Amino acid sequence: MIHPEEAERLQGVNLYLIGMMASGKSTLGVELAAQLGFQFFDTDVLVEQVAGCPIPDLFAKQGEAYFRDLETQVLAQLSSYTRLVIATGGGIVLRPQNWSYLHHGLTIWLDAAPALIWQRLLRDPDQRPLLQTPDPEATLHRFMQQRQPFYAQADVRVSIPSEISPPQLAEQVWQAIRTRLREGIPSKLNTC
Ligand SMILES: Nc1ncnc2c1ncn2[C@@H]1O[C@H](COP(=O)(O)OP(=O)(O)OP(=O)(O)O)[C@@H](O)[C@H]1O
Ligand SMILES: O=C(O)C1=C[C@@H](O)[C@@H](O)[C@H](O)C1
Ligand SMILES: [Mg+2]
Repeated sequence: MIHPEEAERLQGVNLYLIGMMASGKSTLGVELAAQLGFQFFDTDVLVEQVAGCPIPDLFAKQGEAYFRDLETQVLAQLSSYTRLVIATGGGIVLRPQNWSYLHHGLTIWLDAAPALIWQRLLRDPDQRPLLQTPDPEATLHRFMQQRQPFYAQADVRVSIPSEISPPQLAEQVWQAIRTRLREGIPSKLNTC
């Protein structure tokens, strides 16, 4: 568990969880927010609330560009608050404009192994509209390659080679954040 005094090291700066679909952002986000005493938000859930329909329907009816516009609007609004843990959609890193919001906080890349992601997606095949292709595994690998340089812009990277419980992952992520804070991120945190 993260001690409340430890959490104050963040000075209220938001944590943005980024990474591929099914890397575990939404699952970890709930755990991390509870331990830090921060509020949790999920951009995918907020987009669904704004649109009034599930993401697969939104993609089918309005197209990806419309979804991306709503995603940017939701991210912009969240970024004006503090003390949040935010699980983002897997493709949020693609728009340069989104980085102007992500850079308000600390970005954490959940770098889950491709095999782990694929196993998880097999359990839940209909939820990811971008993988409704003749060869979804090949599509997934292509996305991973294309997006890797964008995820790599994160302040903190946590490798996830195999299944790990959310509390254990939260501990690992917190240690990685502490290490990064010790190195100093002056533009985001007061140093005096
Ligand atoms: N640490 C974990 N231990 C066990 N199962 C997990 C863990 N993290 C995620 N999962 C499972 O993997 C699946 C995907 O997780 P999750 O929805 O958190 O990923 P995500 O990164 O938010 O994906 P998306 O980008 O599509 O929103 C879910 O079925 C979830 O229950
Ligand atoms: O990887 C992606 O581009 C996506 C991931 C999901 O979280 C959703 O945001 C949506 O299905 C698109
Ligand atoms: Mg999610």
